[in-house]
Amino acid sequence: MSQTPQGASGDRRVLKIGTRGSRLARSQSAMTAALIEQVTGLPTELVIVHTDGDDLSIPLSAPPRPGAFVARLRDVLLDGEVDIAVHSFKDLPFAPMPGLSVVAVPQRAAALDALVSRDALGLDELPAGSKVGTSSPRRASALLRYRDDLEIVPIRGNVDTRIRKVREGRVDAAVLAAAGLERLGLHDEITELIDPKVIVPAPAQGALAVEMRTDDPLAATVAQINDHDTRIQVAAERQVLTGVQATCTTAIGAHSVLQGYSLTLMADLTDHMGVAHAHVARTIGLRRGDPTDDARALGESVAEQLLERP
Ligand SMILES: NCc1[nH]cc(CCC(=O)O)c1CC(=O)O
Repeated sequence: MSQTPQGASGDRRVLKIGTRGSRLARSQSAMTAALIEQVTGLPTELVIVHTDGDDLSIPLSAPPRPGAFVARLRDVLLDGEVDIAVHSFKDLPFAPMPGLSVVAVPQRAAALDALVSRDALGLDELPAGSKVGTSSPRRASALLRYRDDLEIVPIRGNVDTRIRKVREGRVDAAVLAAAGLERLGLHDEITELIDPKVIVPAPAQGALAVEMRTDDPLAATVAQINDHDTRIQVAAERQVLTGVQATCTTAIGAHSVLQGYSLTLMADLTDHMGVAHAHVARTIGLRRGDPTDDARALGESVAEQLLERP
């Protein structure tokens, strides 16, 4: 039998990775588990955790429950039932959770939104009156700003369910995160990657947050799977959320591009009535010391600009 590698604390722990039960969550967690094993040599095990956010019996009209997808996962992490939680970073509320730290942000997958359309028509080719499925206020308001002749139809459910609604003709098209489609092997369903200026992606879309208890002696070991460039981009984008004090029903997008030491951040905010809209784009040069601070400062100033001109 092969020897179990030892952790930084010298114990022979199997790292328990808590994951939601959806196919997307399990695939993201399994990818992260494989990366942790490869980089650190520590053995891992997946533990499925049922969360409130997965409960489709709760109507869409019910009051929003901030962080429904992540709250229960965080509870079992704090309780010590699991050692690691893997979240879609865009689902994490901006407020830090006492006792927990995001120890690593692995290399990001696709950040953009994707159009999946029944007749393989692009966004510009959809006939007037086409039904486009999305329950995201950000996607809905951006779509209507670009094409006010489209009809937005709320659709919920996991990625597979939403794709099925397109195939069955309940909607003519749907907008989903490209990252989710790719992680599920559904890349071929993508009709078009949507220009990030047309629909500015959600802050941190496509990135994962690997969360552990702050006092876990293995946190520094797992932190080795961090991708520095992704972390810089996510820091800028998430700072926009903090800056505008967004909730999960705020129509806010933030998307950054890092080229060498040049970081460009674009962001988009639509007010709750869908009337006022602000779009800001700024580029800064990063210093070589701790670029994360520069990235946050950029996010902060972009947020201020967004709030200045609603
Ligand atoms: N809102 C749910 C959610 N959270 C993360 C992803 C996709 C993966 C990601 O953005 O990292 C999705 C599905 C979607 O928006 O289509």
